[in-house]
Amino acid sequence: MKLDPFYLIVDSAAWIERLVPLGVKLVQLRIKDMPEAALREEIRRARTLCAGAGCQLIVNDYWRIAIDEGCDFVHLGQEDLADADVKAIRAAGIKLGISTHDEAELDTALAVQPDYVALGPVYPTILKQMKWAPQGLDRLSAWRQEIGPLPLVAIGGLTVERLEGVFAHGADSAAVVTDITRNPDPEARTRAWIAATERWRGRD
Ligand SMILES: Cc1ncc(COP(=O)(O)OP(=O)(O)O)c(N)n1
Ligand SMILES: Cc1nc(C(=O)O)sc1CCOP(=O)(O)O
Ligand SMILES: [Mg+2]
Repeated sequence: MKLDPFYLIVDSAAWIERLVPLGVKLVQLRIKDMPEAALREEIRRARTLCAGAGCQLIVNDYWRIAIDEGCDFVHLGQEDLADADVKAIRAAGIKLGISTHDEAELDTALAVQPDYVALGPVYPTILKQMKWAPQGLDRLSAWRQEIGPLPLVAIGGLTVERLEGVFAHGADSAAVVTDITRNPDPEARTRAWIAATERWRGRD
């Protein structure tokens, strides 16, 4: 399986409606603290929008709703994974990406045979408080060595200017939140990400 090199992460279907039509091919819906009925509605809307645009939707955290709503890709962190029924996720034909931050977490992730592994935070992030110091680019190279051909996602503090470095150190895809959603012109920044990742798109 290949991931698009530009992995957008947003917190609403409205962001998907706004940015995916610009040519985004991989998007994660990462919603925190929303009542279940509204959450289901957001996931359903995201699924419809992505299906219409030929964009791969990845649902963060809510694997049960992803199964119910017929989604085909989820992302789980280590705590999410500890509570998840991986057999049920797999039985539903859903692909699975897992967050990792250290060697022990990488072992845990690899044990469930994920469809990708994410390593973060590569650079400092302002999105959420993290207990890990920035990993740096050499850590990405180490993950590349350890996981072989499994897709590797870099996340945390990524910007257009930092893309060259993460791909040169073994990432297959670069995940981003604030460089786009907190940019004064998110549409222009999305176009800049699409253009800047073109070199790595469709590469073997
Ligand atoms: C691509 C990607 N990588 C890492 C994360 C973080 O997942 P997690 O550790 O479960 O934290 P939350 O995002 O749920 O706060 C991610 N969402 N996506
Ligand atoms: C949600 C998330 N998870 C991370 C991890 O390291 O697991 S870093 C991160 C935040 C990414 O946002 P930004 O692109 O704004 O830094
Ligand atoms: Mg999570």
